Amino acid sequence: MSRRKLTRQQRWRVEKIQAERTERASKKDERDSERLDAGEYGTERPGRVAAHFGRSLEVESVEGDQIRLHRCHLRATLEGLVTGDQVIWRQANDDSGVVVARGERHSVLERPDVHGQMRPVAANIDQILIVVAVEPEPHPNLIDRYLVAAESTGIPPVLVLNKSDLLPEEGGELRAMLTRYGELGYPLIEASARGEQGLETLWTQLAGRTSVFVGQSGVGKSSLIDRLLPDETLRIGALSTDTRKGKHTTTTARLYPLPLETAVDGERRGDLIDSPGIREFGLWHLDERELAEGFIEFRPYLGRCRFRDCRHRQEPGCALLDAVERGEIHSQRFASFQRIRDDIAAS
Ligand SMILES: Nc1nc2c(ncn2[C@@H]2O[C@H](COP(=O)(O)OP(=O)(O)OP(=O)(O)O)[C@@H](O)[C@H]2O)c(=O)[nH]1
Ligand SMILES: [Zn+2]
Repeated sequence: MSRRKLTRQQRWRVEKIQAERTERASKKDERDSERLDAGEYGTERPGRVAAHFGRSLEVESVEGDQIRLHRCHLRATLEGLVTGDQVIWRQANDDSGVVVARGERHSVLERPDVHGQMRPVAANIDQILIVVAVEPEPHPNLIDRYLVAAESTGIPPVLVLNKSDLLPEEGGELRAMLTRYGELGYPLIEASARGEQGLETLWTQLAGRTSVFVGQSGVGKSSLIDRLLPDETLRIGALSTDTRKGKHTTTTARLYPLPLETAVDGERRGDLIDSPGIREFGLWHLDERELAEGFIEFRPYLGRCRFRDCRHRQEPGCALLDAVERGEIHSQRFASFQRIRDDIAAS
């Protein structure tokens, strides 16, 4: 569609609508402060953002073994909350409420918006589960891209090899390749969404933590998530779908509680944050510095090349090339680094 200029009348209408909106929002906020002052809201309670729609939120609150969702709105002073944020909220006479404060974030997952600006999409994630599968066969470059993107967030990645039911008896090349990542210190879980293989290990990994599943299409993320989420969660989801009136339902990230058994020592249970945008995590532009830093075994050598602006191609005195030569850095990881860097340079 060609972008034509708005006529004066259209512009006037748009401005009028925006002004009305702003006024409505500020009036609502005044009313809320009055209600807060008048004590119409209950005491301050902790909660967590389960989903986010404009200035309206779903807040998860844990009440004993129960998890309840409350439709809340934000005080005008609060902005930029995302799914996974810890909040302080107060309940109204009904099930709804108002969010009055946001807690510190220990991690943020970002993705580029339409202008290429990085924007937060979820907060307080404890681990990124990078799902690969026997089929479609993962390219080492792709795994490395995911790992670099994860390293740049500071959120620990875990590799999950799904469809292990399709692995050849002796494990084949794929297992050998993945073992290398194990040697670098990345946890590796072999699982199958069909059958029970590896699911126990996966449960243990998920317990007490907030996780996201990422990975290329067809590796079985949906299948794994379906296995993990209890019916109860789907019910909570269904309930909120009705109240959401179909707005932004497909793109917003949502927090899903895992079964009670994933609570460690009776503390908080594990949960998942999922959305189409999160699943595409890491498949965007990386910069060169992030790239080298994201290969964790390169870190001790960075800044040690003879030339400060070393590109690690064939410069003499290159600390990385020397480390590859001595076998301290695996040649395949180094090849992967070069390949991704060349892609970046070409883009
Ligand atoms: N043999 C086998 N097949 C699996 C397993 N997990 C998933 N599949 C199949 O793999 C295909 C893709 O699974 P999905 O769960 O849709 O994959 P996805 O990663 O969610 O894909 P996108 O939605 O495109 O991102 C489906 O046909 C699944 O039935 C598994 O552990 N073993
Ligand atoms: Zn170098």
